[in-house]
Amino acid sequence: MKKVDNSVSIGTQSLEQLQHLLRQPAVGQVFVLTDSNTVRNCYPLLQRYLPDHTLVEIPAGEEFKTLASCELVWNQLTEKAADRFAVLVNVGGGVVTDLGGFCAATYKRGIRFIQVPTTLLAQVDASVGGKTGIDFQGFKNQIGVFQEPVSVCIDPTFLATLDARQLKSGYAEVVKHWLIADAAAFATQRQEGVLIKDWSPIIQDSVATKQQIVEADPLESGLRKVLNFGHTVGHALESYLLLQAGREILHGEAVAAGMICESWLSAQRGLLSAAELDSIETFLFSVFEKVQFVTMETDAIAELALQDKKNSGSTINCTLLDGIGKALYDQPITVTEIAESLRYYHRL
Ligand SMILES: NC(=O)c1ccc[n+]([C@@H]2O[C@H](COP(=O)([O-])OP(=O)(O)OC[C@H]3O[C@@H](n4cnc5c(N)ncnc54)[C@H](O)[C@@H]3O)[C@@H](O)[C@H]2O)c1
Ligand SMILES: O=C(O)C(=O)C[C@@H](O)[C@H](O)[C@H](O)COP(=O)(O)O
Ligand SMILES: [Zn+2]
Repeated sequence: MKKVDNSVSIGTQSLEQLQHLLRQPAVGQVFVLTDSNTVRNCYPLLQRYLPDHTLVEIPAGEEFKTLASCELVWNQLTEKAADRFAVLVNVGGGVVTDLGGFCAATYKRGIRFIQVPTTLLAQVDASVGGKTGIDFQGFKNQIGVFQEPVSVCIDPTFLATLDARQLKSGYAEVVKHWLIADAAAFATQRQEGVLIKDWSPIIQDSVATKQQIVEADPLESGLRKVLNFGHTVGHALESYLLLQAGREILHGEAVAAGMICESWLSAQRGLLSAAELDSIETFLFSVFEKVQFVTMETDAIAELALQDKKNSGSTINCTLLDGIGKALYDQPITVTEIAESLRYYHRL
């Protein structure tokens, strides 16, 4: 198994680590942020490790990863006169860890925060690496800052209450880590699919892969962009469907579709063989349902990639695969090519 650095603790002992951290003399008031699901499913498992604290709750779901939810958090911190010794503990999926991290990083120009991720997606990806933020005007993570938490405490026990659809969504980011950095894992571990009983080794390997890349390029000026494989098209799809009531999809579902489109673009450029493209598609379609849209929508979806954070001016810089297990960042692609890749996906 790959090694993770000690800012991240994985396993049932991670909540004891949380308790230890919160007992340090420099810790002032403690605030615990949950959403309306994790307050029921996760907070009770955590309570005995927590000192006196203020509980803050936001509504669950991507549609609440907004400035209004931040205001709710900042209001509570302000009403309780939280000072710079306060610590915010974010208990939830990627929405809570992204939004809570952003609120903490900006309140009084920054208080410390600890991530307690409770979805597979947040345990293998969102809680690690210091990207925090919220959606704005329908665009994903449009407002945010890079800020590392004090610690990430990952207890896979939380996954027991997660439904299969959410589990699969997180699995998409695991597969992304294999496709960009670990061909051997893609070849062997995919046999198990999502029927895995013990997620700990998968979480550990994913976190280690991500940490290694983030350590080399924490602010995403170069190499870190490989972690965005599948997201140029994925975020465009997710943003497009997020604004249409009843058609919203989960982040991992969008990324899975995006990885197929971006693998096709890689194959179009001769970077991926037809056999490799086929193995990626076959595997992803064995786990994920096809995302539904009509061909008439492809241009409008593709246009949204013009807001991608990896772009320079009007050039869309995509991450493509250079064979399975290796990625190339800053590969210029056009809106037309993105629309073509969506039409390819639609035909599959
Ligand atoms: N910062 C990063 O590097 C990074 C990486 C990947 C994704 N993200 C972001 O993460 C978000 C997606 O995260 P997510 O998939 O965790 O979504 P989420 O936070 O919306 O959680 C999914 C659902 O599961 C519920 N839930 C959470 N833990 C649970 C548990 N243990 N049992 C039962 N229900 C539980 C939540 O209340 C929610 O309804 C997106 O906004 C995405 O942009 C960020
Ligand atoms: O950590 C990263 O870097 C990633 O790109 C991980 C992604 O899985 C994640 O969805 C991230 O939030 C996307 O960031 P963005 O900069 O494209 O908004
Ligand atoms: Zn992602």
